[in-house]
Amino acid sequence: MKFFEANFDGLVGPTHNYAGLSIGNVASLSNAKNTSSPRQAAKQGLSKMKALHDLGMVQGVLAPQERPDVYTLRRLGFSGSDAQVITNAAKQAPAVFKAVCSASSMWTANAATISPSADTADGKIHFTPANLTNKFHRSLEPVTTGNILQAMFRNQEHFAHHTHLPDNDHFGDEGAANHTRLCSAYGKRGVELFVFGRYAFDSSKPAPQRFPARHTLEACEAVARLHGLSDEHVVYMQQNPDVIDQGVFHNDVIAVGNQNVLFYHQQAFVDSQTKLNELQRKFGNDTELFLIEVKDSEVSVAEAVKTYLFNTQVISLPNGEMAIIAPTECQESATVSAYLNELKQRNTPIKQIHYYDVKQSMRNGGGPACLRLRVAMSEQEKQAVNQHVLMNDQLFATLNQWVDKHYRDEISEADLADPQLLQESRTALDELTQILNLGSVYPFQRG
Ligand SMILES: NCCC[C@H](NC(=O)CCC(=O)O)C(=O)O
Repeated sequence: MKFFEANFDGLVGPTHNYAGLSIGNVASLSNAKNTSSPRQAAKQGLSKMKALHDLGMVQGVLAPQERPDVYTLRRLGFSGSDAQVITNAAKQAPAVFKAVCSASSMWTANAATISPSADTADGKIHFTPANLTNKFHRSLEPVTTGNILQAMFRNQEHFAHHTHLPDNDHFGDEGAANHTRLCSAYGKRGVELFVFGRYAFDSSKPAPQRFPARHTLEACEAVARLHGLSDEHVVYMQQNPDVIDQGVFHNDVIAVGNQNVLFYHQQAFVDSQTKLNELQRKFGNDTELFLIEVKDSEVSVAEAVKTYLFNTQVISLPNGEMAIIAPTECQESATVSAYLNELKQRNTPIKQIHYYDVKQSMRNGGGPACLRLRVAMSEQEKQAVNQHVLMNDQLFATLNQWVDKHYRDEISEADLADPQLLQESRTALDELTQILNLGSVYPFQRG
């Protein structure tokens, strides 16, 4: 049977803005208060999806969320009509208000952790939405994310959905941004590599000093249990706390893997050699495992954070070669583009580099890899997916028209307080659920 990896990219929502909400995420903080362009952002994302589709990849779309989140504002004591809730919150609690306006669900690498059927005890694909507890604006996502994933992967014979982990920093879970699956082929049992930032119940262990570690070991272990993974095929690695303090807020800012390739920075992990030996042992020797380590002397951590060299997608093309999907920031850096040009000449599976402009997302700290959720699947499992969410020429055209019809060209901080923006968003999302055949996934549709 044919197996492959599908990428489900987050469609940028109509309220895309720069609010400086993510301490520890350098780009988010440095672009705070800049004017954003939701229309351009959505189109940049759609172009990347179409480009991967045109490269012969299976590409899907993950719908954005309803914002501003007036339900959360009501829980926080604002009342009256939706317009009054928005106006009062914007005036009385501007910081809270900005957070409930974020379009952060676009970074679907944080939507959930996925284990494909070859790895799980019951032979189903398992989904656990990430609770994203560390950032208030992101902690609003998991319930609707779960609704959307269930509407995309409905078939219970093939897909198993779990509730997100308990909403507490002890079980802080950032999803697939901290999860990499290595395998000899997509349909073969793989090794699932879970990366965490800190130990929740042991303060004697290393932890960052300056910026938060969002994800805990205990969250990783819980997801591995829920998904029915075997210990012999799981590796837990701690992220180097020093790099978290340098702005590496997720592992996918410093490492990325695909099949038998792990591409990572020398400083990415604690106890790197021992853990990589464990990874090699669990991976086995039937297929060569390429551990491509980038040295400090080749690319510094600061340059990696600036260019998002590791927030690239490493994909397996239909011809068997691997390609790196990189943001144009990598091309603009003399050091990083020289490194990548040299890498494709080496004896590794990576043979192509493609650059795409996702600047609207990059300004909030989200590169190509942040924008996608990977699901390895078989042809049969693909048939069980809601076919309306899969990219093709028609859907690309329809979604571009939908963006043109509903999205604003620009959003500044003051625009967020316009109650009309909520109406525009709801109208857009209602239409989108019809295009993608999702049913009623949003609170405003559920009454
Ligand atoms: N995987 C990339 C995630 C980026 C995301 N940025 C944000 O939420 C920034 C939003 C803002 O500042 O407006 C985050 O930090 O979780």
